[in-house]
Amino acid sequence: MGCKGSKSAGVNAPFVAEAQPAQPATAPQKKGELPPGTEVLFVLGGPGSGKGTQCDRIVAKYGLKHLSAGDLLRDEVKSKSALGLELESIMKEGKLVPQETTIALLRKAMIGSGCQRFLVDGFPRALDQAKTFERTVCLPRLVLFFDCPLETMEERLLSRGKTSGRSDDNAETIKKRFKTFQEQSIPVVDYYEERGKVKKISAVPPPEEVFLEVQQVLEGLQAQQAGEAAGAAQAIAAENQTQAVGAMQVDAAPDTVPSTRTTDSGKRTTDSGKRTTDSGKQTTDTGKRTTDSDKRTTESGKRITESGAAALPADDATATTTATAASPAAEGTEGIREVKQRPSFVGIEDEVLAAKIEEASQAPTKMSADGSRSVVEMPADASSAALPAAA
Ligand SMILES: Nc1ncnc2c1ncn2[C@@H]1O[C@H](COP(=O)(O)OP(=O)(O)O)[C@@H](O)[C@H]1O
Ligand SMILES: Nc1ccn([C@@H]2O[C@H](COP(=O)(O)OP(=O)(O)O)[C@@H](O)[C@H]2O)c(=O)n1
Repeated sequence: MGCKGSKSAGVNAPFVAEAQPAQPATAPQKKGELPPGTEVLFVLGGPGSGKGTQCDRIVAKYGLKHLSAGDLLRDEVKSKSALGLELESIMKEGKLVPQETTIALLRKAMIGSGCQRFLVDGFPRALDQAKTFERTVCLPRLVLFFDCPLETMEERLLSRGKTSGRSDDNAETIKKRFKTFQEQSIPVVDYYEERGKVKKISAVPPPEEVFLEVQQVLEGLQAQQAGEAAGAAQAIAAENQTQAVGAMQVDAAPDTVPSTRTTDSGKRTTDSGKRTTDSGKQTTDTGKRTTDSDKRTTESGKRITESGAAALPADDATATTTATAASPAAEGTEGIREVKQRPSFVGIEDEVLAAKIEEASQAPTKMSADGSRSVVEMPADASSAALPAAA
């Protein structure tokens, strides 16, 4: 389900809301770039735990764009490109495809969808994937983890293998996939658990029961977002009021200004003291100040909404930059507040890697032989350099 041409959900649309289809980006998207405020929910779980099954239900109920890392990789295999052949041999071995390739495919699909809110399924499967995605795309809003015993997953995969046509749904490859899952993917769950982002759901009950749990989690997220939005609106309103009262007090101030006139900083009192010698100028200054204040409030509100990062828990501080938005009108402490900004390529250590991913994710598409699908052409260095020799 795509976003292009869909009706917009509005700037303040929550990350999850009952809506179909997946909602388009609400802020202008520059060509070849992700829209501002891009948000993702990661869906993790062992092979065969039921990620895809639950994603289908989530997509049917909530307006999110579903991207399965495994499906994107299999599409590439089906294209029979040189890259596809290399991917196939890695997947048959139950190993992980190098992160540059997977992230480039995801990023390209995200940009091309025109959507802003994504359900990313089967990714990240290793710590390096998680950290690079955070640096080059965005932080996840939440991580859903479908918890399932290996024996149950094995039964499901063997059963799926009867009809899936997947070259990795066989007993031998399943064992290797489980090893990869335990050694490389479980640390990702631990990483996000330490950051308070993981919602663990038992994947053992039948799909409809598992989905009841999923809905509870997503509705909890919805409620949390509503609370955050209300809190942000309240903070803005309170700030507005402070500014308005400050402006009124300046307007109403007698020619001699008592030292206790306002709670404002000494600087503003000094300013006002200067103004009392010229009350006409004072009115003008005050009028201007009120306008500045209104403008600032709008800007602050926009910043909070657009970044989507104001709602991030404090533990995200390591991965976000904190900007101090000082009021142009009131330079006292009441005019200062902190706004978290989501980094895009900010503070990136491995710029070469980021450049590779960006380049690969913006590579031109071409139609496959049957004319039905588009194919990513990876730049030579991003594919061959990234991929180990076929096992
Ligand atoms: N809760 C469940 N109970 C029983 N079978 C399930 C459940 N969820 C998924 N399945 C089945 O298990 C297999 C693997 O599910 P799938 O969603 O493809 O897993 P994943 O995407 O995690 O590999 C599929 O055949 C699916 O129909
Ligand atoms: N982030 C990812 C996701 C999948 N993959 C590869 O794609 C295969 C299939 O992944 P999948 O998510 O479609 O399937 P499940 O193993 O979860 O059923 C994995 O076994 C990996 O070989 C990867 O390398 N990196």
